[in-house]
Amino acid sequence: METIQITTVSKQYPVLVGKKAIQELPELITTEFNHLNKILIITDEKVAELHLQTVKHALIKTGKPVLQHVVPEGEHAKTFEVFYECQGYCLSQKLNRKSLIIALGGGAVGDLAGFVAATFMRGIPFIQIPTTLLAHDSAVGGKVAINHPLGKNMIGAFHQPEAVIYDLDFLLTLPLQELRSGFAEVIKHSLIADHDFYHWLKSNIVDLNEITDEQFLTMITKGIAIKAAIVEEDEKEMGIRAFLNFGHTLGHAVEGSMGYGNFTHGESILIGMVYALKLSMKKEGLDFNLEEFIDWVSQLGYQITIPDRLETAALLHLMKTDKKSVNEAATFVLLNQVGSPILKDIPDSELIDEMTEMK
Ligand SMILES: O=C(O)C(=O)C[C@@H](O)[C@H](O)[C@H](O)COP(=O)(O)O
Repeated sequence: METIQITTVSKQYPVLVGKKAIQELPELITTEFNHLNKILIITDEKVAELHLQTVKHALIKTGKPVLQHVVPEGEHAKTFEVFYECQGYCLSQKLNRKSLIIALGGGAVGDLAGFVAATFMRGIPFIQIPTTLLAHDSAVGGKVAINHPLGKNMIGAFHQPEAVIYDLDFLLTLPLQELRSGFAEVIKHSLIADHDFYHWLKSNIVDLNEITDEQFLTMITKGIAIKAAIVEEDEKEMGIRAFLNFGHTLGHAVEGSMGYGNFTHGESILIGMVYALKLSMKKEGLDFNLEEFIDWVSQLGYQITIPDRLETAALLHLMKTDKKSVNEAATFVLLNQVGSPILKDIPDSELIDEMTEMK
């Protein structure tokens, strides 16, 4: 079992990563949260089928009453309606400030349940139990949110979890498309922070169906350590935390415009990363073998072109209304070297030209 300690201004908490990590949950609750009166597990339909019983079984040892609330799968959970329904459930079941929420699922459930915890009675504690590779990113760092039709994650908060328990056995049931989604965030972490890790990934991960337990452990702990270092320095995204948005400016625009659920988060940000790499080569002189990168990710099954049916003008508008963009121009995370990101405003004309090339 690996333990990574996260220390932010607002909270210190452990991230436990390993096979059977879920068995650590009862002890964590009885030692740190023995005053709790109730535990609510928020999970989605699919994860409830696969892993809810395992988690409930582990919680028996705590002797605490355990409730469950099941929400729709994926980004369909991150709507105002589902959020409001969760708040109603918490009120009707008389949760209060001595209650704990557990987010059991992928990034979407973590974002939703975390936002419910951040806002219910002005904030109650929550624990993240990620069940996807993608959530190695989203479960750590305290960004919690729901979507608005006008933009992804536009309504949210910074609310750190009390702990993250990452049981690698939960990853065994992941479909290939989900693995692909999560692996894109692993690639992102390597590109923004660690040249050697990027080369390790490129030489070792050539088939997403063949990742060994040891490789999962390496890439998840490295990814989390990279994220932890950034979040510890800049919890509320006043500066360098925005680097974690590499590939997300176009990526979020593609994901939202395709209709949530049609194209996964990771598949969308992979397209956004190719775009940001091209811009980085043109504008920052990034020395990068893009052809080799494209061959590698295509072999892993990623699409690298912007879907034809998406209009350039609509994508441009979404990029300019991204949270990072505070001026007229769209703000991008670019690389001047692998492992060395910067923020840059890019004029519309250059963004349009590059999108046209990538169609
Ligand atoms: O934690 C962060 O900070 C990130 O930016 C992580 C992203 O990878 C995350 O997936 C998310 O999409 C954040 O986007 P944001 O636009 O809501 O900041």
